[in-house]
Amino acid sequence: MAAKLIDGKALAQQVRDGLAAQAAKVLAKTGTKPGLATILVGDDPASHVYVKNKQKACELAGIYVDDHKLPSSTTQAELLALIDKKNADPKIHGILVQLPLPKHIDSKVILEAVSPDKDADGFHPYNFGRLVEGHPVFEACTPKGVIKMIESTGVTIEGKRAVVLGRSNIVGKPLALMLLQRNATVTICHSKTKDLAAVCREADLLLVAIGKAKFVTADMVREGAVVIDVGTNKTSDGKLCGDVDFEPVSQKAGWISPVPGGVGPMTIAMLLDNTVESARRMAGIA
Ligand SMILES: NC(=O)C1=CN([C@@H]2O[C@H](COP(=O)(O)OP(=O)(O)OC[C@H]3O[C@@H](n4cnc5c(N)ncnc54)[C@H](OP(=O)(O)O)[C@@H]3O)[C@@H](O)[C@H]2O)C=CC1
Ligand SMILES: Nc1nc(=O)c2c([nH]1)NC[C@@H]1CN(c3ccc(C(=O)N[C@@H](CCC(=O)O)C(=O)O)cc3)C=[N+]21
Repeated sequence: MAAKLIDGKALAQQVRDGLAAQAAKVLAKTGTKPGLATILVGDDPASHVYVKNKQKACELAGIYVDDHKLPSSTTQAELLALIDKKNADPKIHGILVQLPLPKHIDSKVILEAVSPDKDADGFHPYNFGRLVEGHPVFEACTPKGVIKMIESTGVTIEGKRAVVLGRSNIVGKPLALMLLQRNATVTICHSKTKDLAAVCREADLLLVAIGKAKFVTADMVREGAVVIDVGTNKTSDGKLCGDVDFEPVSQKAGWISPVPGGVGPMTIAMLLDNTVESARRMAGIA
C-alpha cells in the first residue's frame, strides 16, 4: 500500500496564513509589526537562498524584516556588536544568525550572544535548557516543524516508539526531547549505533536527520510507520534529495514527507511562528 503524503508546503502555508492574522493583532495593539533581524555572513549561495526565502515568507505574513548581509571578512567582534544592537532594538522580536558562519567566527559564542528573549531559532543554551526541563519557550524551528507534521497526520505520539536518526544540537537532540515531552518512547541513533536497521524497524515514528542521500531504505522501515525526512542533500545532477529513499519507502510506510516540499518549508514557517509569538509576549497579547 502506498503511504499518504505529509505535504509540508501546504501545511506551512496554513501556518503562515494563521500567523498573518496574529501579526495584524500585534500591529493593531502596538503600532509596530513583529520584527525579525536576519544576519547573514559571507557568500555561501545556499545560505543566501534560504535567507531570501525566509524574508519573503516574513513579508507575506506581515512581519518586518531587518536585513543584514555582512562580508565574510567580518570579525567576531563586529558581529557581536551588531547582535548587541539588535538585542536592544524594540522593533526587533526575533534574531536569526544564519549558519554556517565563516570558520574564524565561533558560532557557539555568537549563538549565546543572541538574547534568549529574541532567540527565534531556539538555539540559545537557555532555551535548550528550558526544553530539557520540560518548559520550552523558544523551540528550535526544524524539530518544531517535524512535530507539527506528525500531528497533522492524526497519528498520536503518546506511547509510540520514536526513533530519531541523528543527534545534532539543532535537529536530532531537540527533536528527541520534544517527542519525549509528548510521551513517546524515544531512541536516538548516530554514527556509532549498532544494528541501525533493526532499531529503525522498531519505529512507529521514524525521524531522519543525518545528511546522507537515500540512506534509509525500505528494509529499515516498519509497515505503516510515519517517516519524516529532514535531510537536504545535493545529488550529482544538482537536485535536492532527502535522507530517505522515497519511492521504495513510500510503498511500505503509512505516512511519508517528501524533499523538497516537506520539512524545509515548515522550518521557515516555525521561524515566523517563533517571531510572532515573541512579539505577542512582548506586547502582552494572550
Ligand atoms: N530542512 C531543514 O530545514 C533542515 C535540514 N537539515 C538537514 O538535515 C540533515 C542533518 O542536519 P544536522 O542535524 O545539522 O547534521 P549534522 O551533520 O550536524 O549531524 C548528523 C548526525 O547524523 C549522524 N550520522 C551521520 N552518519 C550516520 C550514519 N551513517 N548512521 C547513523 N547516524 C549517522 C551523526 O552522528 P555522530 O553524532 O555520531 O557524528 C550526527 O549525529 C542535513 O542533511 C541537513 O542539511 C538541517 C537543518 C534544517
Ligand atoms: N540559523 C539558522 N537557522 C536555520 O533554520 C538554518 C540555518 N541557520 N542554516 C541552514 C539550515 C537549513 N535550513 C533550511 C530551511 C529551509 C529549507 C527549505 O525550505 N527547503 C525547500 C527547498 C529549497 C530549495 O529548493 O533549495 C524544501 O525543502 O522544499 C531548507 C533548509 C535552515 N537552516
